[in-house]
Amino acid sequence: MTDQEDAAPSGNVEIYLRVRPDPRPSPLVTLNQNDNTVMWEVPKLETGGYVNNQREKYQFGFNGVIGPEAKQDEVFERVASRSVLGALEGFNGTVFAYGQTGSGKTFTISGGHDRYVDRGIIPRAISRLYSEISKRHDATYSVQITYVEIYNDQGYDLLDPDHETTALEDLPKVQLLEDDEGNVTMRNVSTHRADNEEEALNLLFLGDTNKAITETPMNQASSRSHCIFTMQVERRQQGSDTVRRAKVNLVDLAGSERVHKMGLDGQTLMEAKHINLSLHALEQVVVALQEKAQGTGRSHIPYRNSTMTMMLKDSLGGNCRTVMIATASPRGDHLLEGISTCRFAQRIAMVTNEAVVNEEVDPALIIKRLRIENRELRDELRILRGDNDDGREELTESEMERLRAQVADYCKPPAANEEPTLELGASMLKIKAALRIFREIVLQGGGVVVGKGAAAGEAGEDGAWHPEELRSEIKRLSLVVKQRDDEIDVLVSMLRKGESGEKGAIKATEMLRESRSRGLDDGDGDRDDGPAGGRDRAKAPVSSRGLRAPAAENDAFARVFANEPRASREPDVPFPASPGGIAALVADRTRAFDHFRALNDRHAAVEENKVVLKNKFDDAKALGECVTRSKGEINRLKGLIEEMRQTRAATRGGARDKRDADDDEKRLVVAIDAERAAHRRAFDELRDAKREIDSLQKMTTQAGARLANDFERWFELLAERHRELGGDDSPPASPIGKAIEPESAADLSPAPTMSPLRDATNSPKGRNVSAPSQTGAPTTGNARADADIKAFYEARERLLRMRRESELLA
Ligand SMILES: Nc1ncnc2c1ncn2[C@@H]1O[C@H](COP(=O)(O)OP(=O)(O)OP(=O)(O)O)[C@@H](O)[C@H]1O
Repeated sequence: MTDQEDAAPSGNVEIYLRVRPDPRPSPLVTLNQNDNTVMWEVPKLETGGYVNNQREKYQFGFNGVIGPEAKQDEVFERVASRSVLGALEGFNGTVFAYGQTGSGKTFTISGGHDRYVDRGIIPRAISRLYSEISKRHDATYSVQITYVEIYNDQGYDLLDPDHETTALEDLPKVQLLEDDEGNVTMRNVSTHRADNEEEALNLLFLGDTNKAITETPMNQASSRSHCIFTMQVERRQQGSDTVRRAKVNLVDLAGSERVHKMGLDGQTLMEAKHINLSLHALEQVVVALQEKAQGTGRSHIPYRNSTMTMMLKDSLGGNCRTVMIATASPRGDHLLEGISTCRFAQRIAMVTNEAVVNEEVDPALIIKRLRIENRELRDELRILRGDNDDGREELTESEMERLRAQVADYCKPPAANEEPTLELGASMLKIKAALRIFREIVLQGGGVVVGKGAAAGEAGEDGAWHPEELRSEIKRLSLVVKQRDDEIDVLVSMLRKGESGEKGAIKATEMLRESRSRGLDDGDGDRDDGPAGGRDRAKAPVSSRGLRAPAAENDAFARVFANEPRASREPDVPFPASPGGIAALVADRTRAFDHFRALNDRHAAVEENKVVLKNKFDDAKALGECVTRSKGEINRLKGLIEEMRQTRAATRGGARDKRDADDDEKRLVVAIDAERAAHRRAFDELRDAKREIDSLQKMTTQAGARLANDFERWFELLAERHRELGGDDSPPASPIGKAIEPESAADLSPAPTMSPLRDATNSPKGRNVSAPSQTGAPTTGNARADADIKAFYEARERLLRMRRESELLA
């Protein structure tokens, strides 16, 4: 039987299904990515005591079905890029992930921590937003960021700059207010301006760090809270009185499983109930919206039933483009959760939103414009009346100086949100003098910059020639290119020396150790902030801009690691099999680190990032060379034009010579234009590459520091194990006889069945290991452990024999 639910969902809210990879996917889940459907088959329940082989089939349709093989960049492009770009036009956008615990919501929204390719929607949205802004010259944009966590129905500000955070209660509690028109605003939440990608990523990192620090030991395995990362974008167009404001919410909801399935108690039960309540409130909102749309239900939508639905009010049935990404696991024991997630998605797809451009007239801009108009009218009036300059015939020397400075300012590229103005008042003397100054500037430009359509030179976007602007732009670009070249050189040489990745990790270990021994307070960004002191939100936002982020970042690392729960005493990288092997590692940290990283997944991620980073450096270097080459070529062509002009001025040719010269010059101008376009392209690409390199480096540093931290914890456990085995600081003789040589390579490789062996050595029986058996393996008295130990020793013998044989052959 097929229970076919709406195969092609309609409505404004788009729904996508992402099924995560799994080593044992159930054959009962079938994805059809061509028609964007998924089919779940569930065995019918046994009835009447006999096995029923029939299956229920449930099929669901989506706007997109994304399979386990999909990479993060594809998911971002399909699911979120439209919402991000829409914000630049003034449309609100929300992307939220919904699904059971472990189905990949956090992986989709935030991404994996270690691998660059695993970056999720939030970091990619940040990159895309700033990359797009840098390409748009028609308007100026500003971006403000908030990051809120909702735990047990209470919102907390994850970007609070004012408190040392060790527990969630330390963070400011967010208050929600609703005005008469139903608009919800947040109180007691900090909003941070981020002028570039790096600053935005620093904020994201700070929020994620606070989130990690405040996780309770019980909820660490899965997120039991909802997180909303919001970017508010403001766009002001030059010459316009209006301003567009839009926000993008990127939401990671808590797991959607049901309490009764989880078998929880105590605090975890309370958390689960709150999650259920808020997800239930979400469902109620969706159902009410559905009924309202069909004209069959109540008109009241119960947004107020939970903090999460209040905060997402606009995204559900309001002014917003909303996308839901339903995440599911293809495992056989998760079929029912998958079906329930898909059912919810179908309901969400019925919700219709009405996204409109959020544009409003800015009174401040109107007042400013009217004031200027007024002044200009008054000036015109005075000129017309001849009521100016008090009968003087010349400006004084100091008036001329001031005027020169004014004109020079007027010719500079305007700052963000500024339109250049030249205030000359009603003085004909000043107007004429200003014209003379402009002429001087143009002539000082060597006759190259003379106007659009003229023989040679570079035109501004508006077709007018601004030599000062051009010169300062060239100077600025040269500086930027030089700076980039220097940075790239430094980074390439760092790579050559292998200082990123594991060496960086060792450095980070040192940094962490130092920071810990200083008592963690030392590196506090708050206190090192200088005059702003890091306590004043307006003056010192948490970002690299205010010198705060790097310190805050290191501090944050130290705090995360210092607070990281130590619940697990199981090493995630296996110890060497023998006490001798353990002792050898305890005595030599470098060797221990080599052993650790060789078997650690995170190391593989760092290595992978290093390769990507190296490729990006190569790309950036090639682009840098392209930019320099184009610049050189432009200068050469300009020089040719100049030469031609001088030759022409020195020799008087006939009309034909003049025509030929004009043609030559035109060809050179066309060549300059082409080269300028190439220069701009390469420059834009270089800037993007630089941005990617920055965030990749940050990620590699973070992964390196995490690796270092993992190693620290692992090393502590190793030392503990060593002590349990009766070892002291010097490597002890093997307590289990001659079977194991401490220096043997096999000692440093993981035992195939580590845990039984560890259980054996950990147990009282294990410590009183008896004499080696025939294979040289110790026995413990525990039949299962002894069998494992024996199997291990036999496998080890085989390996050693093979190695000896291959050495003999060699
Ligand atoms: N598409 C994927 N590709 C690779 N790994 C994934 C994918 N989806 C999830 N994972 C991995 O599965 C694990 C659980 O994923 P994640 O933490 O994103 O689940 P979640 O739905 O957010 O769970 P919770 O509700 O508990 O927060 C993580 O280790 C994550 O890296």
